[in-house]
Amino acid sequence: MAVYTRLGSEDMAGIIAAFDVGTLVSAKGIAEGVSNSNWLIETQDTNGEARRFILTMYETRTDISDLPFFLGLLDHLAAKQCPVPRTIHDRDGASYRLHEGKALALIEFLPGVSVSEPTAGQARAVGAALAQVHLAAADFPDARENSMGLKAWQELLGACGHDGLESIDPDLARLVEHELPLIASHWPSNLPRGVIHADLFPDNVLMLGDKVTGLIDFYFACTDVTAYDIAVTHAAWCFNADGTHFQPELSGALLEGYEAVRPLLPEERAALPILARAAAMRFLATRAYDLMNTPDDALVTPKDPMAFARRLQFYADAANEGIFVR
Ligand SMILES: Nc1ncnc2c1ncn2[C@@H]1O[C@H](COP(=O)(O)OP(=O)(O)OP(=O)(O)O)[C@@H](O)[C@H]1O
Ligand SMILES: N[C@@H](CCO)C(=O)O
Repeated sequence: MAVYTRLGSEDMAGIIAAFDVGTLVSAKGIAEGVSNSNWLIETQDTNGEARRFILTMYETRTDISDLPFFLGLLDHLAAKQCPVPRTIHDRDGASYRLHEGKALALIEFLPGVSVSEPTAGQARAVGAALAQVHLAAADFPDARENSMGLKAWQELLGACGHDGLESIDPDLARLVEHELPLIASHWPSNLPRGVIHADLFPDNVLMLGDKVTGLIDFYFACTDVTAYDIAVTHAAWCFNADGTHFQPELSGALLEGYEAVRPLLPEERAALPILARAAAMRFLATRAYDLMNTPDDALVTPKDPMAFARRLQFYADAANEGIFVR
């Protein structure tokens, strides 16, 4: 379920008429995604050609003041041949519009599907695409603070509380209370920073075979430690879904793909073990908070924090075993 707002056909036709994309043929709500409402839009242009777009309506989780950063970043990366969708500007040149108080953007439709059991070839391609984004974003002029950084995890996990974490799993509070201060005190301050995606999970990558056709959902993109983005992607791609099995061949391929485009500095490589623990903590924190704060009758099913607690435990156990050495 990810259509939170009902748009009648007249509303939809009016919205699409604000863009120079032809006339509306169909609009279908997209089930995937949890944050925003998305529709697959088909239009017919003046030559009779069919065209496809994604219409996104930003719901409460996305701050409208961040949209110029997110949408400007897509245009910047697309102009540098990164596999990201362009934004379609309206007839007045704006990258987003307001409809009854909510922001809307029309985005290029990209082909491809999200993989659920990646192969090494796919992990390699994703690593390369991530490095391409990091290089291409180097001269993006805007910056955005990471709203999901260490301070946010501390607040979210603090709000869950010791007993709350124990109610999720008897060992979870102990793990968090051991790891969180350790991550805070070892967070590297000397590494290259830049624009990062910060949420490059398989469901945010469209692929055709081994080719990355689209990196999407840049709504956590921000300015932070570049290598942290590799750690996030590593945590998201290199385990089975519930985090019980690390997949070394995916890990090796992801790093190899990344370094074929942007070789890591020795200090970035050295920081990967702690950054991986941080990445696992980030998703553990938001998932634990959401699990404890989502009403039972909510339309979305909360994701399992333990899938990332297991990754965190794995990274903590593996800290000195060189899993990031290729
Ligand atoms: N540019 C695009 N081209 C093709 N399909 C897209 C595009 N953007 C989004 N989609 C489709 O829409 C779905 C939802 O998009 P997205 O992940 O951005 O939603 P969201 O609710 O913002 O995300 P999340 O659940 O990660 O918070 C994707 O899974 C994908 O199927
Ligand atoms: N990728 C996040 C959801 C927020 O985008 C998760 O799996 O917890």
